Amino acid sequence: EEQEEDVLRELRLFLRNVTERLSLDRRFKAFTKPVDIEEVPDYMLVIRKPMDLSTLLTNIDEQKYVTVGEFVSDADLIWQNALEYNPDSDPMDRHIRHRACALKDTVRAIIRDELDEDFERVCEEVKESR
Ligand SMILES: O=C(C1CCC1)N1C[C@@H]2C[C@H]3C[C@@H](O)[C@@H](O)[C@]2(C1)O3
Repeated sequence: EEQEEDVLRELRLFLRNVTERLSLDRRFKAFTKPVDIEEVPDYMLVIRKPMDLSTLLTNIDEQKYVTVGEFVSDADLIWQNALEYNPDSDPMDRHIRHRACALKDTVRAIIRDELDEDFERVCEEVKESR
């Protein structure tokens, strides 16, 4: 339906705006591109579902997300993977985990402050109707 496509178009605009703002934040630079498998050969053995901000943007454009909830689930993989792969007490790991926690809190704060509950409910209705 045309109205459904209008809702999904507005969803993609919102999700692109959120993702681009995260990508511009200097704290989140390490999350902007996939972990380099040349640099980290065992990464795929440890992390089953890699995710990063550029891949989120590609997914949005490929119309993978019909609700904000689906987007947040993938966005959460970014910081969850970082906490899982970088658990040690050394300063590098602690620095990465601090940024991972900042990413988690920032995503939640943006959604809380900027997502209209009624809009997300309409997206859920579209999803159930498919
Ligand atoms: O988990 C990550 C990224 C940081 C957030 C996502 N990496 C795993 C490697 C361990 C650590 C140091 C470098 O070896 C660098 O390659 C990585 C990249 O950081």
